[in-house]
Amino acid sequence: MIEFTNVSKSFWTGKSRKVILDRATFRVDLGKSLGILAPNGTGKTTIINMMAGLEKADEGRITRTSKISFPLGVVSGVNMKQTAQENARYIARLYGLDPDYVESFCRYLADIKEYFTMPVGTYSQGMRSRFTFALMLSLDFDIYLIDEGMPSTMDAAFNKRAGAILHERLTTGTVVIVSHSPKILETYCRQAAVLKDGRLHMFETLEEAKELYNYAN
Ligand SMILES: Nc1ncnc2c1ncn2[C@@H]1O[C@H](COP(=O)(O)OP(=O)(O)OP(=O)(O)O)[C@@H](O)[C@H]1O
Repeated sequence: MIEFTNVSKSFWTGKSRKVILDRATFRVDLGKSLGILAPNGTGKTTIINMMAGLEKADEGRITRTSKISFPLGVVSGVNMKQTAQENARYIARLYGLDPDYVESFCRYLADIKEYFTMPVGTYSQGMRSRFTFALMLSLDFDIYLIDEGMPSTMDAAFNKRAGAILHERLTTGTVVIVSHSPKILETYCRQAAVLKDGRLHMFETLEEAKELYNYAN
């Protein structure tokens, strides 16, 4: 479960204050995947980062009681000086999982051959994203945080392998997706919200959320 209670967040731009959340209260329960609709530049990444624990609220309380992913597609917690093997084993221990399992899962899925035992800093961008994506899928979270749709790599074989596992994780787990486009939310979200003027308006269905979103934008 993720719960925001009277959470406020804003940024000072040097000229004015950009309000992202204004005393927002809402919760995401396990089994009730949530899509948040918000236009670009209004705070989607900031909210996802707050859910992930990467960004603090200015005021209010954020309660997180489940195993919550880092935002999907984000290279987070990976040490560039260490090899994929070292990173996989380290992160497995951090999450209380079997390092042998996480290592072999990542080896299979990322399929970066001998680079698996070379420092991540030497990888191409595609290799790096295949590895971090594989790592994330190996961790089996309760709640997956997705910033603006699915990450895509150019490697068709990887997308095919990872896509099937991702789909399985997202349909059995709980997902929070923030997006400017209702289309992206359709596949996985049971309920939807609209971010407007710092408030999160929750709806039971995506259809209802779309009405407010289309009306407001
Ligand atoms: N550290 C910061 N300092 C100042 N302003 C910031 C900071 N981080 C974000 N912002 C501003 O807050 C607003 C929301 O940013 P955020 O990245 O969360 O929005 P977004 O909806 O994800 O944007 P996009 O759709 O363009 O990716 C933007 O106007 C951004 O410039």
